[in-house]
Amino acid sequence: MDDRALVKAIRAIIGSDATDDDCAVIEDGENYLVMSTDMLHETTDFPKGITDYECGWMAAAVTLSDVASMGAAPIALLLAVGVDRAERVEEITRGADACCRAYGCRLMGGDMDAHSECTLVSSGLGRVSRDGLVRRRGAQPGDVVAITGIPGRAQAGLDGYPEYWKALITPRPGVFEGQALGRAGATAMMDVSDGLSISLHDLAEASGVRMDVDEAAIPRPGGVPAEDAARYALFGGGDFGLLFTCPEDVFPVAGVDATCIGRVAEGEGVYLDGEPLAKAGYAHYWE
Ligand SMILES: Nc1ncnc2c1ncn2[C@@H]1O[C@H](COP(=O)(O)OP(=O)(O)O)[C@@H](O)[C@H]1O
Ligand SMILES: Cc1ncc(C[n+]2csc(CCOP(=O)(O)OP(=O)(O)O)c2C)c(N)n1
Ligand SMILES: [Mg+2]
Ligand SMILES: [Mg+2]
Ligand SMILES: [Mg+2]
Repeated sequence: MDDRALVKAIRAIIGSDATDDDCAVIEDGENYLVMSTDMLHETTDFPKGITDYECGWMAAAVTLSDVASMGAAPIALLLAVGVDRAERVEEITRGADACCRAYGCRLMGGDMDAHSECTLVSSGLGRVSRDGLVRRRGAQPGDVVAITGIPGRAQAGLDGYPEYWKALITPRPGVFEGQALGRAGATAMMDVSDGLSISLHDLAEASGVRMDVDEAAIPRPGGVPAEDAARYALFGGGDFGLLFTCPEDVFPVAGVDATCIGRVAEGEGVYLDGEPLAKAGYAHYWE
């Protein structure tokens, strides 16, 4: 059993509206509020050699990225810290606070407990105007499929390429880009935290469309053997670029460095150069 299968089971209990997007969406007068919570822990998320400061940064960044992927501006973050040694708490807090401040957000509280495995749970709140909200479900046939950034860098860092270590441990959420894309008229969006391929499938499924992707158009990490670079770019997790769709005449969006990698079509599934693309990426598993 993996986490995507479990989300389907949870969806049957609490509904599609609560589980279809990177954030929950709450009506608030002229605006929407968006909320996300994310758990990171030592075994699956914190690579050997990462500092406590960087763990805090990563926890904040993962949640700010979910807020950004809705087109929203982050307002506040709470951080719950489960940790084996009390002296780790301050550096973790410094890292999370620095990430929040870098993106116009504030760390405004949290919780803590003694815990054998370092576990960080960050919860974020954001705000977006009615026009600016972007969900995963709005992709239309004929739209452009595009991504910001270069997917596969975090996986390259994890596999020992030192030039990508920083990309792995201090990821940069697309807070500015998400809002610009929302205002410009992106029709569907999510972050690629679990990998590009699996995210393409998520976006296509949520929108009820087919996506055709051109492999040669996908940016990939340089300085890595070609086969590995292609695999990292498609299936590696831990990058926080935004995957979005928009009408052709909207692309490119001023100030947003993005690459067109394909097209939305009627139908279902994700195709790479005409062949079905495996729905694989970063996942959490249970026996
Ligand atoms: N335990 C849970 N209870 C309720 N909803 C959940 C739970 N876990 C995940 N979800 C929801 O399922 C969707 C997908 O989750 P996830 O893959 O964690 O998204 P993301 O990668 O954007 O954080 C999100 O809308 C999330 O809020
Ligand atoms: C051992 C290890 N593998 C991969 C990564 C890269 N990484 C950081 S966060 C993340 C994915 C996001 O984590 P998840 O708990 O799935 O958050 P969500 O998808 O819910 O946003 C990944 C793959 C990592 N930091 N460490
Ligand atoms: Mg997400
Ligand atoms: Mg998340
Ligand atoms: Mg996930």
